[in-house]
Order: sequence, then structure tokens, then C-alpha cells
Amino acid sequence: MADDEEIPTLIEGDALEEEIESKGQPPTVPLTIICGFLGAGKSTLVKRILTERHGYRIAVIMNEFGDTADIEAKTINVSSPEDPSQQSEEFLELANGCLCCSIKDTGVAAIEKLMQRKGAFDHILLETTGLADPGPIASMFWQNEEFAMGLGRDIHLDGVVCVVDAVFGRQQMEEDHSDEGIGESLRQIAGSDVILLNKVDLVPSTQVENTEDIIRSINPAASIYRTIRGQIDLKHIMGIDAYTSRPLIKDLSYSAHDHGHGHDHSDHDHPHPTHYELRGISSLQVDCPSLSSSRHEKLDEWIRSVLWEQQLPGEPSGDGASDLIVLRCKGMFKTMAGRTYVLQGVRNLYDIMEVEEGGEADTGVPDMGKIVLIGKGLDERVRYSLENILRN
Ligand SMILES: Nc1nc2c(ncn2[C@@H]2O[C@H](COP(=O)(O)OP(=O)(O)OP(=O)(O)O)[C@@H](O)[C@H]2O)c(=O)[nH]1
Repeated sequence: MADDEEIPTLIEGDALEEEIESKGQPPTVPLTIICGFLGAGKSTLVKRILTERHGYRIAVIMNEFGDTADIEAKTINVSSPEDPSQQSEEFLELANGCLCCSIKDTGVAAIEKLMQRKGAFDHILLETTGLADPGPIASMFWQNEEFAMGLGRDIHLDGVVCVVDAVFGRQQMEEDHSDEGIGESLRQIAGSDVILLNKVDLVPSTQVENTEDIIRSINPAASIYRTIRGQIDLKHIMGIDAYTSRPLIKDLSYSAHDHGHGHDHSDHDHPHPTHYELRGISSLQVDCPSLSSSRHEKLDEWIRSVLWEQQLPGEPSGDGASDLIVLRCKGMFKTMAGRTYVLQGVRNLYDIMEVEEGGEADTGVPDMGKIVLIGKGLDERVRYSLENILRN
């Protein structure tokens, strides 16, 4: 760990009591979902985190499954901060090896069991299978009533990290087929907050840049880091608070192409269009001026219509409606009353939160806001409809 001080510190003893007093409730344990292409390096990353001496007690829920997709057990490892090589292990039998399908029951049960050891760890990593779509998994842990009433009292979704194979990533994305037009590798990139382009030791830098451009074209809002064997400063993947307002404002305040690649991209002259297409998946970025209260309400209605009905407001439902799918949305904007809001959405779940005035997140918010949608069917018709709501 290069810089321990930047990792959120473990809250214990007096600090914990102070936090409970100030917020009226105990802090929740952050949960990071790790997804990524088959063989991209997810387990290498997780194993490295579990054995690194970082001072944090991290629980990992690992989906160990072989070629037969026959899971024998789900392993929960809890690393010891004093001696990372000492890991206590618990095995929970899983009825179904596929976390994506089984998480609602067995996955949550696994975490519930884990939470009985609350205080035994500071962070949970959930490693999904190479074929998992992180969207449904993330929505299990965010803006979900059942979750809020239960596990949400103990844990919160910190972020979704995707490991992409620098050798085969491009090919995997280009060959990504599915009946609906968005296969798993594209869904993984679309639904992630941080992307690790791993195995960069095996390919020339031009190939790395090329793959990075494709990733950015699918998800311009994610941070991208190049890694070898998952070597990454943990502050970039843990404690990122991707579902609160602070990092969102930081990310969206950047120019479209400057997303923390760990190197300066500003001199590169490759084009950065704001609307991309790759096998039907695209992103759409729209600037958002300060909104009157009626426009604010209309934006909310527009988002409800698009996320819940897959339909642009005012357009008749018809054949084209199912073409519109939003996998992820993010945004920030100001109102004419001087308030700042952030938008967060995963599939059909979304939240528009007001940023605390004068708080940490309130600093550095530009007057011109931004709405970013990632999904399918986000064409000029959608742009026009959204701009119309925001401006006319
Ligand atoms: N050269 C090189 N090899 C790597 C790197 N990262 C991982 N590997 C190797 O790639 C192989 C696959 O890595 P894993 O960590 O098992 O990949 P995974 O994503 O967990 O794989 P699945 O669970 O099958 O999807 C292993 O043999 C790793 O040692 C890297 O950055 N460079």
C-alpha cells in the first residue's frame, strides 16, 4: 500500500461512538463488487488484496467455480490485519454456482452470515463469476427496499470494479453477442465505476491504448487504471464511495476523456466523441444548465419514464420502446435556487440526492451540470428529448 493515509480509517472505540452520536447510527461496512471477463485476473487481484499488508480486515466472498460450473462451496475468507497470511475460512454450501442467479437467496444469506461477525472486518469484496452482469448484483445492495430494511443497516455498496484482460479484452468486446444485443462483457464495463485494464505487461502500449479507448467509448464515466497482476493502490478501488455524491462530482467535473488513467492523456489527439456505439451499447452525455423547479420535476419524470417504461415521455409506446435500455446513469446539476443534486442509477433504480450545502461534496461543482446515460438505443432521439426537457 503506497499511501495508507488515504484509505478510510477503521472506525473503532471512541471514534465509532462519536460517529454514532453525530449521525445517530453506526457506520456501515463498504461492499465492493469485483466483476470481469473470464480469466482477466479477478482472483489474482483478490488474492493479492487478501495477502497484502494493508492493515484492513477484508472479507472476501469468492465464487470458486470450475469449468463444470459446479460450485462445491462458497468460501468466505477474513484476513487478519496483523498477519495477512492467516485467514480464517468458512464454507457455505451453495445450491447454485452462479452468483448472478443465486445471490438473492444464497448470496445475501452468505453476507448475512458474514455480518454476524460484524466488527471482524472493515470491507467486503464480492468476486463475481466471469459471466456475471454486475447490474442486478449492484441493485441488490442499493436503492432496494428489502436491502434497506435488512442488510442495508450493516453494509453499503461502495463500488463496482471490473477487471478487463488487456490481451483478449478488445476481441471479447467486439465478439460480444447476445440475443438482446448487449453481452456480458459490455454489461460489465457499462455497470462499473472503476476499470482495471490488467495484463498490460503482455501487450504493446498501442494495444493497451486501443482497448482503453473502446472501454472509454462504452463507459466514459468510469476511472480506468492499467495494472499488472492486479497491482493497484487500494484507494482507487476501495472506499471510493461511488454511490454517494462526492466522487461523482469529481468524476463528472473532469473533461470527458480525463478519467484518471494514471498518465496524462491531455496531449493525445484521438477523437473523443460524446456518443458512442459498440454492438448496440452506447453512452450519451448531455450538459445540464441550472434548472428551475418545474424543469427539475420534469427531469425526474423523464428519468422515470426512460428507466421504468423504457420510453421517452410523450412518445407512444410501441415497437421501438424495448430498444431503449439504461444500464447505468449518473449526473449532477444545480437548480436556480442554488441547490446541487446528484443522480445515480443502476438499471431501473435511481436516486436524485441533494448535496449537503457547504459539505465536502459541495465544493468544486461547476455551474454547468452533466447527465450521463449508458445503455442501448441511446440515439439522437433520446438526446433531443432530454435536451428538450433541460433547456426548452
Ligand atoms: N502476465 C500476466 N498474467 C496475469 C496477470 N494477471 C493475471 N494473470 C494470470 O492470468 C491467469 C488468470 O488469472 P485469474 O486471476 O485466475 O483470472 P480470473 O479473472 O479470476 O479468472 P476466472 O475466475 O476464470 O474468470 C492466471 O494464470 C494469472 O496468473 C497479469 O497482469 N499479467
